Order: sequence, then structure tokens, then C-alpha cells
Amino acid sequence: MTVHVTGLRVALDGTPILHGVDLTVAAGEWVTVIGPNGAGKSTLLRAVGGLLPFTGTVTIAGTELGRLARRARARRVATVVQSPVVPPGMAVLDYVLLGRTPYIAPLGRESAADLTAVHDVLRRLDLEPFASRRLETLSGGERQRVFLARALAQGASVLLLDEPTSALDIGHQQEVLELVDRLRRENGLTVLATMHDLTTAGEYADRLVLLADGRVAAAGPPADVLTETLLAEHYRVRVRVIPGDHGPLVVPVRG
Ligand SMILES: Nc1ncnc2c1ncn2[C@@H]1O[C@H](COP(=O)(O)OP(=O)(O)OP(=O)(O)O)[C@@H](O)[C@H]1O
Repeated sequence: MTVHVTGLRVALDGTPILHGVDLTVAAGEWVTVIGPNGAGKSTLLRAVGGLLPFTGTVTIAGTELGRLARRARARRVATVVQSPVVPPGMAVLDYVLLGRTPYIAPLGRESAADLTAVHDVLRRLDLEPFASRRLETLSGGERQRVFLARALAQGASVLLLDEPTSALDIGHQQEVLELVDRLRRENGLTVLATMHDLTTAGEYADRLVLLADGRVAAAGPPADVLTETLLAEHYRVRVRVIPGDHGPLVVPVRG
């Protein structure tokens, strides 16, 4: 499903944060938003996920976000925010099952298909041994995988990922990103993510969007955005950009 964002403006508590962002993610494409702290990356993702009021237009497969009822929207778009609120005492299995809410009738019970979907995603994310554990007893990285599991269990065609691997060791980082990429290739999942690790961002995305002070400063294939000049200008850092097998490798160097 194509995501089309036009003239997106967001103000938080009266402070303008996004100043007219245009962005398209084609169906089955992976776009990652990069940019320095405070640039507005999370705000952008939350607005596209319908979690924040905004002006401008966001359409999902041609339908304006605001025209979709909550359940219909949840079947199309799943968002993993940076610090989800966790109901106290909830077991991993029950939390991931919440991802199936858009398919369960109000006051109804989950079906066998819902449970199969949940177990499938727990298996894919190495989370089966944690199924009955309370969420608050998990490590930060284990919990981050559970948040992703809930979003995947939602079965939406568009996945919004805000810093999905920030708490993961490099092994799990690669595993999680490869899984998302496989779902994208096999099921046509559309991915809009934010990431701080520029090399990883470039390795997995078809296109990068560099956000700075609430505006798009550059957009295009990773090699066009991950340049020493653009990164020096927007991150105030000296980097060396080295050609890699799956995109440029960005190495910070002492100035
Ligand atoms: N309620 C608020 N009132 C005013 N400004 C806010 C409010 N909430 C967030 N902001 C500001 O909005 C800006 C964008 O925040 P956002 O979290 O979207 O940035 P980000 O690019 O995701 O940053 P990071 O890389 O640090 O996660 C920040 O400068 C933040 O301080």
C-alpha cells in the first residue's frame, strides 16, 4: 500500500515541529528517515500512524487517514513507537495478542487463526521461550522484539518503525531487520522507519529521507543522501563514507 504525505505540519503544545513535509513510500518500498536529534523523525512517524493531530494530507493506498475508522486503519497501518506504554503484569503472549484486536469482534474472543498468527510471529522473533513471562521482567532488547511482534501480529500492510533496533545487540539487530525485509519482499509490506545508525539505515532502505529542523533536507537513494558534505552540514560531524556491498559505510572520524 502506498503512503503519500503532502504538506504535513505538526505543532506540539503550540510549538511548530514539522513545517510542511512531503514524502511518498511506494507499495513494497522501504524508506528510512534519518536526521539529528530533535529533527522531528518520531513526530513524523506518529503523525503518519494517526497518533497525532496534523494538517496536510496523509493517504494510505489512496484513502485519507482521517477517513479510516480506527479498526480499518489498524488493519492497514501498524506502528512501533519508541517507548510503548506497557500494561502492568501483562504476559508477552497476551501483549502480542493485542495486535489482533482489529480482527476480533468487540467483546469477542480470539480465534484459532489469531493464536496461530501470534505463535508464528513469536517463533520468527525468537520469543517463544518468553511467551508466559511478564513484560516488565524482560531485558530492553527482548522487550523491543515483543513490541515489533505485536505490530507484525497486526498483519497490516504498512509498518511504521521508530528506532526499531536501538536496544538490540548486533545479532538481533540484523535478525529483526532481515525479517522485516523478508516480509517486505514476500508479502509486499511497505516500511517507513527512523534510524540513527546511518550505515544500517542505508543498507536496508531503498531510499533515505534526511530530516532537519522539521523539513526534508535531502531525499533519494542511500548513496545520494549519505555524503560527507550533507552529513557534515546537518550532523556537524566529520565522517568518512566508504563504498560497501549493500550501501555506503559511514564512519565517524575525530575532527
Ligand atoms: N510537547 C512538546 N512541546 C514542544 N516541543 C516538543 C514537544 N514534544 C516534543 N517536542 C520537540 O519536538 C522536536 C522533535 O521531536 P522528535 O521526537 O520528533 O525528534 P526526533 O527527530 O525523533 O529526535 P530523536 O532523534 O532525539 O529521537 C524536539 O525538539 C522536541 O523537543
